Amino acid sequence: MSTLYVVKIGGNIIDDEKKLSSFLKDFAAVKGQKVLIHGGGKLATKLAEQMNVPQQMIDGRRITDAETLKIVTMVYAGFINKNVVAQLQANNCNAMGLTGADGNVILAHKRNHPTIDYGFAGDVDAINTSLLKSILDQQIAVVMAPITHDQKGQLLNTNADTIAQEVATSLSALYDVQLIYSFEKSGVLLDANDDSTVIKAINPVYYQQLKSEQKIFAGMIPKLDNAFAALTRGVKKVIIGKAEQLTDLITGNAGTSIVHE
Ligand SMILES: Nc1ncnc2c1ncn2[C@@H]1O[C@H](COP(=O)(O)OP(=O)(O)O)[C@@H](O)[C@H]1O
Ligand SMILES: CC(=O)N[C@@H](CCC(=O)OP(=O)(O)O)C(=O)O
Repeated sequence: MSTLYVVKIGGNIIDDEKKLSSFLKDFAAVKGQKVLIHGGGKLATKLAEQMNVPQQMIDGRRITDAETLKIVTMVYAGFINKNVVAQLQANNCNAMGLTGADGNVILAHKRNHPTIDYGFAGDVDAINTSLLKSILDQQIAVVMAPITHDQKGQLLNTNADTIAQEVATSLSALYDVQLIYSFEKSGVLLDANDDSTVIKAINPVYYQQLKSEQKIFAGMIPKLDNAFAALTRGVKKVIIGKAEQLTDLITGNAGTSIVHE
């Protein structure tokens, strides 16, 4: 099987023009088939607040009311997705930007929770792997926005770390998938405020320990839950690390490796 790189890029990089442009140059240079999943939560929050639409996150998930859904669709599926695609084209990397509704690529359902109403937040049901493969086989990189749909006309907002995991997992039947979560820090850190404290490898037992000591918290929890899920569900390699070090993350020379044992 050939290798497929599934790379997630976090919201703090998306929001930094210089870092984003440098990251996209590196991503464009990655040889072989590749998928880029972007977030953009930071920009969506900023815009919503400017529009006086209050925002609330629970366990790394945005409570998505009707107004917020309009904003996140405009921000993720519109501005960010198309800007990323255009910049990849400028770096001689042919790319196609999609939401889950395009080509029925990601089917989801409205999140059903016994006590919390997440609004129009979606949980993934199915990925159209054959369509993704047919695009990738034409040497076109796929750029996914974190917007899905329920096939009844309803768009849904889905956490981008989860989309990366679901896309990586489903394509692991067809490719040797390497999943890379890239963001603004050097990896999973022993001290979240000290970039020199990168943990080289983390297994489920160590993860539980660091979580109970509150050394791992907030957005890093869903990221690691997704990272372990990907590994369990067939993804060959999962790395978390700094967006500026994409090449080193791919070669295993930087970041945190997620391991079974
Ligand atoms: N041990 C840790 N190491 C690194 N980051 C951590 C850790 N614990 C919590 N975090 C927080 O997790 C955040 C990353 O999660 P999130 O903001 O969801 O990522 P993304 O930018 O990919 O959307 C970091 O900005 C950091 O504040
Ligand atoms: C339902 C839900 O939480 N969706 C996320 C999608 C964007 C995202 O995940 O962006 P980052 O990767 O930049 O955090 C949100 O709206 O924040």
